[in-house]
Amino acid sequence: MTEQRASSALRVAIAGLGSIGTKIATALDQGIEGLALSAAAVRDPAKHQAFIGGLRHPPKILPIDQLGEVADIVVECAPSSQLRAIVEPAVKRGKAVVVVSVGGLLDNFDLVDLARANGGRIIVPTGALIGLDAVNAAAIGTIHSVKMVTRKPIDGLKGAPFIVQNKIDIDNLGEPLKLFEGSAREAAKGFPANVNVAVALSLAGIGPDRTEIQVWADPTVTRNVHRIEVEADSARFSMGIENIPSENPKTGLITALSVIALLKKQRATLCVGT
Ligand SMILES: NC(=O)C1=CN([C@@H]2O[C@H](COP(=O)(O)OP(=O)(O)OC[C@H]3O[C@@H](n4cnc5c(N)ncnc54)[C@H](OP(=O)(O)O)[C@@H]3O)[C@@H](O)[C@H]2O)C=CC1
Ligand SMILES: O=C([O-])CC(=O)C(=O)O
Repeated sequence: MTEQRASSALRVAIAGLGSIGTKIATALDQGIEGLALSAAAVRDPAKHQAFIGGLRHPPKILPIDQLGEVADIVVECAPSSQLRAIVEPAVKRGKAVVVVSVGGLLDNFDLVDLARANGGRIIVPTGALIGLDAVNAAAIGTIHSVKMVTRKPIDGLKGAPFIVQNKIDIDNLGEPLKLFEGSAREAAKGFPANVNVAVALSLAGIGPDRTEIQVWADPTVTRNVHRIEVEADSARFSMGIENIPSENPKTGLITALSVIALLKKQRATLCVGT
């Protein structure tokens, strides 16, 4: 990279080096046109020393609230409990934040106003889902209904607050069990690490209160399966995706790839898809 190109590169910082963050860091380190990895934030730097040291251009390690100081785009891929601490300081500085823990946005929606007031942006990737381009387009007209059914293997659901609070035993299921049926907003409370996709779908379409979702614990599947039906005045469409779980069984492998694809578009000459 010439010095001129390096200095004009968009600086990207990553909050959280888990299943999603490490893949994004690796892609940036290997080279994405016009982008450079400037910093990362982790809970325990010692735990991540080997990974960071193995990168060709190791980023600075900073506290999560300082990432916006050294980046044009901050990528949030930490637990949703950290969302506010990551997004607030960055958008106050007028920076863009890519939010993957999108369920956490619902209780922190004032961050969108804060971003607007300061020239910042909050960008929600398609993530582990599919077809938010079509939902965005249909929402320009009138969407009548959005219905989603999520099925996950048992390991991908363990520890969800809804399951713990209702003392549901999913360890010995012989057949699929419907755990939840309701709005995307309520689902995000009960399954904060499982249905970010439903919240992203809702924000692209008719909102978290009108987007309907069922969550199933399914011992017969090995993938995180999401099926969606949209009924709109412009089109009716059905979408489905069967995600291979990553090292984190709750998280589909495609999630990190979706963010990498989004980052690539920031400086790409040819952009395909909305
Ligand atoms: N939008 C979508 O489609 C999807 C969104 N998600 C969401 O994306 C998020 C990340 O998922 P995933 O990568 O699988 O999660 P992981 O648990 O694999 O990684 C989370 C990372 O955040 C780090 N972390 C935790 N607390 C802090 C802190 N205080 N400061 C800095 N870093 C911290 C952890 O550090 P340490 O390693 O030290 O524990 C870990 O590296 C989750 O909220 C998940 O629910 C997941 C799938 C799909
Ligand atoms: O990876 C998936 O299939 C979806 C997921 O965990 C989420 O939306 O939080």
